[in-house]
Formats: sequence, structure tokens, C-alpha cells
Amino acid sequence: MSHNNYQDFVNIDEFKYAAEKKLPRMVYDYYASGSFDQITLAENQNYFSRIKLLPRCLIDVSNVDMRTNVLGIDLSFPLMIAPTAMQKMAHPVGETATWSAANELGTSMTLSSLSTTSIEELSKHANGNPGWFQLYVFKDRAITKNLVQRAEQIGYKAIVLTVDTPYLGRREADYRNGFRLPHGLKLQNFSDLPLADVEGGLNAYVATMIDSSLTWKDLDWLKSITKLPIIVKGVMSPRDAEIAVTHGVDAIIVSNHGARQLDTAPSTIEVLPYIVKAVNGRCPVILDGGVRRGTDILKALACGAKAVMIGRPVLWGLAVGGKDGVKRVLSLLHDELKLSMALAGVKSISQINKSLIWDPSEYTKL
Ligand SMILES: Cc1cc2nc3c(=O)[nH]c(=O)nc-3n(C[C@H](O)[C@H](O)[C@H](O)COP(=O)(O)O)c2cc1C
Ligand SMILES: CCCCC(=O)C(=O)O
Repeated sequence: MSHNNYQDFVNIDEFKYAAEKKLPRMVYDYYASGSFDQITLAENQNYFSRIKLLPRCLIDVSNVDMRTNVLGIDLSFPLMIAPTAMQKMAHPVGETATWSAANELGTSMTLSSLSTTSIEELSKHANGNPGWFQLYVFKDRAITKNLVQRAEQIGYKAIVLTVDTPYLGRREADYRNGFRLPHGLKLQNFSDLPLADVEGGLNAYVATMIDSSLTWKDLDWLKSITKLPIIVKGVMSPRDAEIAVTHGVDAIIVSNHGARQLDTAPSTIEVLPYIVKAVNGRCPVILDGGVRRGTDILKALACGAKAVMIGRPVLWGLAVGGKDGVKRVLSLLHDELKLSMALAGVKSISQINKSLIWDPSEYTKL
């Protein structure tokens, strides 16, 4: 067996470069791209780097406890795996490898509706503890209902309703490459239905199958067909956060879909504090988009997030080393967060708050 040097990688970027070398161009571009000019894609990371962390000193940080809990799920540290479609393009084991890595690191994943491993197969692999299920609402409500009820019956713990995809954002590389699901792979939740193939590309698929007429009323419909907690994913406006809470959602994921939908939307970390303020403790707020460092996780928590999710870094880990690659990605972020908390002077998640973020206006009157 050839030597896999990814165990020596020291950061997430190295995984990205290695994945780019290894994956077919069409697959890498699909995973990596943002929409249009990719302004938001850059901003998701850049805004994190503009936020400054203010360390406190002479605090006993010989023990740092990163454990937390989100909607009843225990996490060894406040990071979860975001739903990403079609993981078998990255590695033949796909979604089950991702689940195993998450499980071994004490965290949890959300399975995409558009997965290359079925709801049932993942749950079987996960001994009935598969995590959360991400829902796209199909125009055909019988199909949608079927997905939700299968997920509920077989042990998923929440429905993550994605609300930012009435149509697919335009990712230009996918047009150039004629992106499609490679031969031999299927969207396994739809087994033999025509729905299982993405022959004509993803944009056409979404335009034909996904319900672009979805409104808040449909959230009430979703609540009527399942007892599972409902998490809305893709909220960016504080106004929408307010509406979501009014509709009784169990959590909100602040997300711009990894900058793959509306380009020039703000970064997620920029809007997070305003959403946290609007929600005012009425439900947990999770953030995803551009998290690549332990310090990013610390900043998101300092701005009021309960946890963060990562999308692409997991795909890079999967591409480079399957389950072990994903484990290495997760443990890098785990160790970075632990060190960053210690250096900032916090020893538990509950001690993280906005005083960690440098804001000179707080000190001008001192
Ligand atoms: C290749 C890819 C596929 C994705 N597929 C889905 C999906 O099926 N459902 C969904 O709700 N979000 C999907 N997302 C969005 C992610 O859940 C998440 O919001 C985003 O990747 C977070 O940003 P990050 O990649 O910078 O960590 C996808 C993102 C990527 C990059
Ligand atoms: C219906 C969307 C397909 C997967 C996805 O979410 C993405 O490519 O960003």
C-alpha cells in the first residue's frame, strides 16, 4: 500500500490541495465552487479573518472541556458535519465513511436528501443512530412525505429543512464541465425512480423536481407530518429568523449554502450576531460557511452560535483518505479549537461569549 501522507497534513487547506490533485476536475469543481463571481465564497472565510480575538491571561487552562449538546445530541466539541450531496463521488464508501468518522470523533452528521447512500443503508450502518436528515421538498409531496417518514421511522433525530434552494445557484464551472452524476452512481433515496439519476445536470434536476413555490405555510405542513424536531437551514435575514421562531422551529442554521446560492450575500459570520439577537435565546442557532480553523469555531460561538457545521472540508478529507481522512480533518479542528480556547483563556464552552471579540468601543471609556 502506498504511503498516505495526509496523516501529516497540518491544516484544512492541505486537504483541499490534495483533493484537487486527486479528484476528477468535474467533481472537484462541483464541490469547490460558489456561484457567479464567488464573492460570497471568499467573504465567508475573509470575514472570519477580520474578527480579532482578545485573549485573557493567567487563567488556569490546564483542562479545557469542549463538550456540548445540541437538541439532545452530545458532541465532544461544537462542530457537526453539514449535509453535502453525492459523497460517493469523493470516495467509494461515501456517506457511511463520513458517519463513521463523525461517530469516532464524538460528533454527528446530517445526511443529504441527494445522497449516494440511502436513508436506510446509513441507519443500518449507524446502528439506528444516523444523526439528522436534510430535506429538499420535492414538487411531488408524496415523495417528500415518504422521505420524512422513512427518516423518522428508522431513527434520524431531526429534519433539517433547507430553505435557500428554490433553484440552484449558478456555478459556472459546472456549466463548463457539464457536471452530472458519474455513471454507476445514483441518488439512492429514490432507488429505481427516474429521480435517482442526474443525467441532465443538477440545475435541470432542481428546476424540474424541487418545489420553488415553498413558503412558511409548508413548514406548518411539514410539522403536521412528523414528530421530529425541525431545523431550518439557510436563514440569512434576521427578519426570517424572527418568522422561523414564530413558526416554532427547533433550531436555525445560519447558512448561505457555502456561497453556492445568492452571490454577494453577506458572509454567515457577519450576519450571525444579528440573528442571535433576533432569536433572543428562543432556539439554538448554528452557523455554517467558511469554517476552516479552530479560531473560526471560537469566533462563531463568541457571536452566539451553539455549534458550527463544515461542508467542504469533510469532502476533502473523504477524497484524500476516506473515513480516516475525515477523521484527520475533524481532529485537526478539534485540536485547533482546544488550543485556541486555552490561549484565549476559556476552559469550557459556557465561558465563551462576546467579550472574547476585540471591540475597542468597549474600552474607550475605561
Ligand atoms: C458539494 C456541496 C454539496 C452540498 N449539498 C447540500 C445538500 O445536499 N443539502 C444542503 O442542505 N446543503 C448542501 N450543501 C451546503 C452545505 O450543507 C453547507 O451549507 C456548506 O457546505 C457550508 O459551507 P462550507 O462548505 O464552507 O463549510 C452543499 C455544499 C457543498 C459544497
Ligand atoms: C438541490 C441541490 C443539490 C445539492 C446542493 O445542495 C448543492 O450542490 O449545493
